[in-house]
Amino acid sequence: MDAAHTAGAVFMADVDSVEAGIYAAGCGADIVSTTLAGYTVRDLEVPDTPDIDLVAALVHAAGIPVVAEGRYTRVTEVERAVALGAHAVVVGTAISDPVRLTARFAAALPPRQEFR
Ligand SMILES: CC(=O)N[C@H](C=O)[C@@H](O)[C@H](O)[C@H](O)COP(=O)(O)O
Repeated sequence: MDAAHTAGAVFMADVDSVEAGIYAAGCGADIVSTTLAGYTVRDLEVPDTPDIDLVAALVHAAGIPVVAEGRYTRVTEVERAVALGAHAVVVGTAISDPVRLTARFAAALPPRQEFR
């Protein structure tokens, strides 16, 4: 990692907990991201919403820039993460998956009615 740093590389650690973020920072990571939050506990369903509490905890504990990542779908979630100190927010599926994008709009419509 030292050699890569010297050559100009930047390391971002994908973590699922504040403990993992602190550990990654201690190992020399330059940035920590909440990418894995919600995906690592066996038999637990992945939540629908982002782990914004983890962003806040990492901002206080990790001592390196924190990227908020994973299940950000609403502007208000992005605003909250930034207000809590996130350095950046990754919005993936919400803007890159046309099926889910369409489903969100379709869900806002009343049940389809026959017109004949
Ligand atoms: C768990 C994992 O490895 N997630 C991957 C990370 O590289 C990607 O599949 C996600 O799309 C990315 O994290 C952004 O999240 P979201 O697509 O929910 O906005």
